[in-house]
Amino acid sequence: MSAEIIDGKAAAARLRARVGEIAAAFEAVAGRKAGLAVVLVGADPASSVYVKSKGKATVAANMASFEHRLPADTTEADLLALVDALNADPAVDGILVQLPLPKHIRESVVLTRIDPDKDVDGFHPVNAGRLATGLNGFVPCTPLGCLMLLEEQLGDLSGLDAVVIGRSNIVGKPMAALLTKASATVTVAHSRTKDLSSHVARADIVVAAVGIPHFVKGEWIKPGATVIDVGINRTEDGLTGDVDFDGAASVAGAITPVPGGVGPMTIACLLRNTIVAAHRNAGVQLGKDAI
Ligand SMILES: NC(=O)C1=CN([C@@H]2O[C@H](COP(=O)(O)OP(=O)(O)OC[C@H]3O[C@@H](n4cnc5c(N)ncnc54)[C@H](OP(=O)(O)O)[C@@H]3O)[C@@H](O)[C@H]2O)C=CC1
Ligand SMILES: Nc1nc(=O)c2c([nH]1)NC[C@@H]1CN(c3ccc(C(=O)N[C@@H](CCC(=O)O)C(=O)O)cc3)C=[N+]21
Repeated sequence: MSAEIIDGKAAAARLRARVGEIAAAFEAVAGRKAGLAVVLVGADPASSVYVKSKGKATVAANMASFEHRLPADTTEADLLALVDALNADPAVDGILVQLPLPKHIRESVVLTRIDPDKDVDGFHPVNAGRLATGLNGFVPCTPLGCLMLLEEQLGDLSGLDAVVIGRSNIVGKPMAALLTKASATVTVAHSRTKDLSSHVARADIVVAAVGIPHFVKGEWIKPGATVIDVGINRTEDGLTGDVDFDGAASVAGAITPVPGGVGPMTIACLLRNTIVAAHRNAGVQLGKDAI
């Protein structure tokens, strides 16, 4: 093993502490806490755990957490009514509807109902459009966390060759947009990509967001490259990423582990987006580089 292990847990703890300080200052000025509402439909065990840990992290960062747990047979109309109520609630700065939703509810209808200025997940098409066109908006937490880890590791990314494997709306596409904005040269690979390994072999930065355990092989990686493993796969051997960690760690310059890499940054970035939303919604100034 030669690669440096990127400590996402430590980076996330630093970001959460910084958000906590800013949230305390916000409360003193605004006379209320910044608030995050998290909505869970159904009782999927993994989702339940995430929602609980988001709530704990929110309170630990001096913000108010509003948890809404709805039964699995909740109708789309009832969920939309809750989103409308949260959109109208001045104590709520950020709204997160935990995915996946039960099959009888259309995700795109629900996500599009969230007020874009409370959309701390950055999933609303308005925020996707803002990111694509360089306007201020909310960036999805997972790719934002990946970018923060990359910039902390490498500094300026301009001119670096990056391959993003995966083109989902919540990870791959916004990741590619962020890397493009950071002046990397970006290739987006997906299930129809021909000769994926040849693309990966050229990359200084590899972001794997595929959803297949150990999918990216160590032999594909360019020596010294930085590897960001977004994958969260629950297997018989426990939680594993989308990268063959042992193989990649013997050639990469730096790599994120799973667990302890991108996952903790996702939650820290959610808190970051929420405190930014609170300042905007309350009309309180936040320094440009405050966070
Ligand atoms: N750490 C965190 O905070 C988070 C982790 N995740 C994890 O990240 C991973 C990706 O999530 P998500 O983006 O939502 O997943 P999706 O299933 O939405 O997207 C997967 C992408 O991988 C591509 N893909 C599938 N098979 C191949 C293949 N054989 N070769 C190349 N590309 C392929 C798909 O291509 P195509 O478009 O052609 O189908 C698709 O674009 C999952 O493991 C998920 O659990 C997700 C969110 C947050
Ligand atoms: N509206 C919405 N927004 C999301 O951001 C969202 C979602 N729905 N649905 C599910 C995915 C997944 N996701 C993760 C968050 C944290 C960890 C995380 O903290 N992982 C820990 C391990 C936790 C464990 O042991 O399970 C780690 O990687 O170290 C993982 C995955 C957010 N998602």
